[in-house]
Amino acid sequence: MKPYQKIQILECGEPLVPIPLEQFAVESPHPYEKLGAPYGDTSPYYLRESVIAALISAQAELQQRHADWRIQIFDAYRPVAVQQFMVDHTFAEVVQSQKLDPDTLSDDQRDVIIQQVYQIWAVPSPNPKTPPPHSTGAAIDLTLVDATGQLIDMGSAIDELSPRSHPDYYVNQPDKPYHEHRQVLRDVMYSAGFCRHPGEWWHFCLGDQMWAWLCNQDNPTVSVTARYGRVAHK
Ligand SMILES: C[C@@H](N)C(=O)N[C@H](C)C(=O)O
Ligand SMILES: [Zn+2]
Repeated sequence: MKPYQKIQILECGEPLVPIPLEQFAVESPHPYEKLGAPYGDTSPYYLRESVIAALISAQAELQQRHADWRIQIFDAYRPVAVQQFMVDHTFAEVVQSQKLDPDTLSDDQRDVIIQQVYQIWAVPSPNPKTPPPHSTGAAIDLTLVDATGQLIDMGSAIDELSPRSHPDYYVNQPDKPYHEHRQVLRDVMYSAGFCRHPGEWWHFCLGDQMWAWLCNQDNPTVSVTARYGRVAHK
């Protein structure tokens, strides 16, 4: 169990609502829909109402600094079934990249690979006390684009299973613009109240267990709880 999963959830009941996609840039086609992830009647382009308001405010802050840059949405709401699908998909990718035979893996090999997968993916827990962050509608994966829709180079791709995903990977490489770009993204998201995943430059949250845990880490005199638990899109 990750430490953030011990945070108490006091669900506030705020609705999951569609993201006004016309206000943002959007990765298209959606990266997990493209892989056949089981969304059923749901869509990744939903978030809690206040999380969307905060995202709009983060983009306004971005445009104070870079008038024609925009936030590009990569992924937002993710049902637990999709979380499971992506964990399984990433597991299969690691097996393939290591040229292993999926049918003859030992238990030890499976354990090592699943731990690698869980370095960047949350466990697809069905327990309402430990929901995957994106299943709460309070987590979002994103990056930035310029006026022409070109990606601002962050030095690695979203979802890359490598040390380059760490937000500070490029901190000691000032000759490259990547750390500065990651800091712009971080600063505008923080200005709207989001927190960033400690191991992923692209994952931000507001009001879920990870966010509450990060708030408590920043200020040990407070005891913040999560206001968003797992939610099903209706
Ligand atoms: C891997 C990335 N897309 C992501 O969202 N990671 C977090 C930790 C998650 O799975 O909730
Ligand atoms: Zn994420």
